[in-house]
Amino acid sequence: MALKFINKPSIYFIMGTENTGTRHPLTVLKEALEGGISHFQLREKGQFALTGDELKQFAKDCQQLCRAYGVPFIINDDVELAEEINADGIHIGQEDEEAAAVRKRLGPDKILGVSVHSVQEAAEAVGAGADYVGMGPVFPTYTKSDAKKPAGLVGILSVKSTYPNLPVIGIGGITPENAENVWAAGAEGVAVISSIAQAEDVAHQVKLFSHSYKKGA
Ligand SMILES: Cc1ncsc1CCOP(=O)(O)O
Ligand SMILES: C=C1C=NC(C(F)(F)F)=NC1=N
Ligand SMILES: [Mg+2]
Repeated sequence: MALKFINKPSIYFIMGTENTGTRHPLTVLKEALEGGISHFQLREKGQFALTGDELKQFAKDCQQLCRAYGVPFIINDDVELAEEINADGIHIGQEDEEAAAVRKRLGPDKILGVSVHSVQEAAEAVGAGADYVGMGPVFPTYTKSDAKKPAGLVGILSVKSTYPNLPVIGIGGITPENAENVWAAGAEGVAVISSIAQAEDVAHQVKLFSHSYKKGA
């Protein structure tokens, strides 16, 4: 089911229960799927993050929705949960479990994404068998409190020029207005949390991201 590689243009929605304000997260996810997101990542963080059986049930509910739309369901950080519910993939950061060890645990058919901030880290991710790398924050973001300073587009440009075949996902402060810069830098996808999760009309907002990708960008 999972599309092993990230096909351009990927609208990669990322969300946790803390990102949808007063709206129910599953309603927001359903609307984002209706709008045509190509990938979904469950990233459950923050003071009131779900844990244990509640998190497992919520993850299963998200997974079920994604399956109905044929969209890969990826879990952030939590390798145990990803294995337990047979998610389509996992996304890990530099401070999480070693990418090579995670790839070994998941096997070759799951999607493995790694956050990187340099060509060196991208090289390590490639060596570990990553299917894509996330680079950011590209623009200022208020969603991740400990985000590094905006790397701008230079990070994407440098990784794409060194590893033209490695799918790169830009992340951090991306909106339909600035997304075309991310495409122009060569990214295969844009990862978005608040611009979609907090939109008035979620499905419409996703469509705006798709329109921001002009053929041949
Ligand atoms: C998880 C993460 N990693 C770098 S920036 C960021 C947050 C992106 O959230 P938003 O799309 O709301 O800026
Ligand atoms: C910190 C992150 C960086 N990049 C990505 C992705 F968009 F999936 F590549 N996800 C994250 N959680
Ligand atoms: Mg992490």
